[in-house]
Amino acid sequence: MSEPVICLLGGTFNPPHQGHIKAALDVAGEIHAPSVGLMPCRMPPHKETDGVGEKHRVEMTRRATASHSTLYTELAELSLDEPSYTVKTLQYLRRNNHKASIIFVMGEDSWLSLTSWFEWRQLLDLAHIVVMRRETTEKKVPAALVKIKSDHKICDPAKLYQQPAGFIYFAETQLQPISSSQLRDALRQQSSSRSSWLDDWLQPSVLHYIRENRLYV
Ligand SMILES: Nc1ncnc2c1ncn2[C@@H]1O[C@H](COP(=O)(O)OP(=O)(O)OP(=O)(O)O)[C@@H](O)[C@H]1O
Ligand SMILES: O=C(O)c1ccc[n+]([C@@H]2O[C@H](COP(=O)([O-])O)[C@@H](O)[C@H]2O)c1
Repeated sequence: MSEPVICLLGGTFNPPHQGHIKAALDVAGEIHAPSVGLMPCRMPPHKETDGVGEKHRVEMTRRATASHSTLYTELAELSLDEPSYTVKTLQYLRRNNHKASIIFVMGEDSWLSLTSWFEWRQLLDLAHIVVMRRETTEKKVPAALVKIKSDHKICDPAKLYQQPAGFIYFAETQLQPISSSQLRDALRQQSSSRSSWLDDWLQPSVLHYIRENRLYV
């Protein structure tokens, strides 16, 4: 019998946008993951949340994933300590899933910041990493990252299911030119000229929730 697979896209999701959704769906298709969990962090280690607490970010993520059968909202980090260090989350998941392939998905901006993550060298002992394409202004790649890339990179995603952890796969996901910060800025401006752009990038139920709760005003 094949081992279980846990595939997660961790994020602040403040708010979750179609860039997250489309990229996660692309990844699922490309690596043949049965599902991808969008996992809102309780408190991001390197970001402010502008006072938007986990309750709102989780509810928006639930709404953003609701209409996609391949996606779900993973609540594992809500019961863990703050800040939400990924190594701690993966240790927690690994305790109950010894043999599962655990796949942690991230955008290229997160990948390029990896050497600043808490105990980052342990990440590949606990999970595989799958990197999604994303435009980033960061041009410098730390030498330590170049090294782990050359030691762990695979070109065939089927390998992600042959061992529980330890590989890095660069997915050919379509670029999604959007960020939560751009959306927060646009929502604050409340400009009517941006309303169709907001509709393009935010699901109606998420936008409705933002308005109802007067978030990002
Ligand atoms: N447009 C996108 N394309 C690909 N990956 C993305 C995109 N937006 C976010 N991600 C990835 O999803 C994960 C969670 O991102 P996050 O919730 O912080 O959104 P964000 O848009 O980067 O937020 P912010 O603008 O507030 O920094 C990160 O690994 C990030 O790299
Ligand atoms: O563990 C860390 O030090 C760490 C540092 C930055 C980000 N992360 C995780 O990376 C994911 C994306 O984070 P963010 O800040 O881009 O929303 C989310 O799951 C964070 O908990 C983790």
